[in-house]
Amino acid sequence: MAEVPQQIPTIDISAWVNPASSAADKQRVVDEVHHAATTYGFFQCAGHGITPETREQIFDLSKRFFSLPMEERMEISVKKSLGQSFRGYEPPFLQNHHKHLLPDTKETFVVGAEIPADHPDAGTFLNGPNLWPTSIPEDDFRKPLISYQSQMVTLGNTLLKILGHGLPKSWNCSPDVFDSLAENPAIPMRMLHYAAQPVHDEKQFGVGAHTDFGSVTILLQQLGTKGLEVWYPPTETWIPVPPKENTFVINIGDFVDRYTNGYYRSARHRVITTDKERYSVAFFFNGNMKLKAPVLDGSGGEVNLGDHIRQRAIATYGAAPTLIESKV
Ligand SMILES: O=C(O)CCC(=O)C(=O)O
Ligand SMILES: [Fe+2]
Repeated sequence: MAEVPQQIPTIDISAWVNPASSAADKQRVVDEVHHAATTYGFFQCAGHGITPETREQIFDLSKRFFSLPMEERMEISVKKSLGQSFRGYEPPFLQNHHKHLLPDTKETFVVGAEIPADHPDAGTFLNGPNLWPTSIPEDDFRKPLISYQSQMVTLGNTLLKILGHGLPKSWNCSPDVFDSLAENPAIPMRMLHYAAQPVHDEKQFGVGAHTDFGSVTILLQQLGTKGLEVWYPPTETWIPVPPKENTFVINIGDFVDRYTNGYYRSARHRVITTDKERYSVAFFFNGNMKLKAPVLDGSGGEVNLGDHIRQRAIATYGAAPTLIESKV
């Protein structure tokens, strides 16, 4: 039996981004990310270039949003977003990953790429204008969030480049193979708030066990909280993924898992409830929803990102009476 890992690896990617780094230092980053992505599907990422002030600010914004009166949050409910764009506030107990569990306790504010209402794609799945709370000035909320979003896109691109360089040479694909996936990507970002759950119910999770749908997820966790755990199949154990100063949790999503025929692992994870409230921000770099491409190892078959994401969303929201069910 394999040894039970106590934690997932921490990888400093700064050598990859620094133009002055040696080829050997860059290769070390590729190797470490390759090991984490093939073994755990998860790692803690340091050296990403996003400042501690930005990280703090995002939590301040999140706390400000979730402190708005429920009535005001519901004014920008996801149900009011254009067509299937899926933006705005989602109250707790909406998403259910397993029929035998209660729905997730999390509440969410979803921000995506800004697609104006008169854009030809507006209202199609995940495309459309964001919804913003009217009582918080734009400079204090919308602008810093959009700035954070663009930093997340840059980091997502960097991670896909590193992952592209880590693919087996025998596949004969270019290290830039993920460039078309990264083009014009769907990028739903979920600001998450988990209320304290003083009474433990074994059927209740912050987020029930699931895999992420897209390509790469970049998660910011509030320091001093706990809850996130990742499943490690060789030992059949849940590894806790505690928040770490100045790191983001990175995980591979289902699409990259399928695209690489399981080479990079999309690992199951969950958020357990605790008696303390918790904030986190999950940035889902889903990718180019129009991408259709052959599976990279040449084993045959094709992947279609848009179809894949839509099916996964229906599967997990289908149990609750939500817009996905009514609009798709
Ligand atoms: O809040 C977290 O730590 C993780 C959330 C998550 O896994 C998700 O939203 O997909
Ligand atoms: Fe997740």
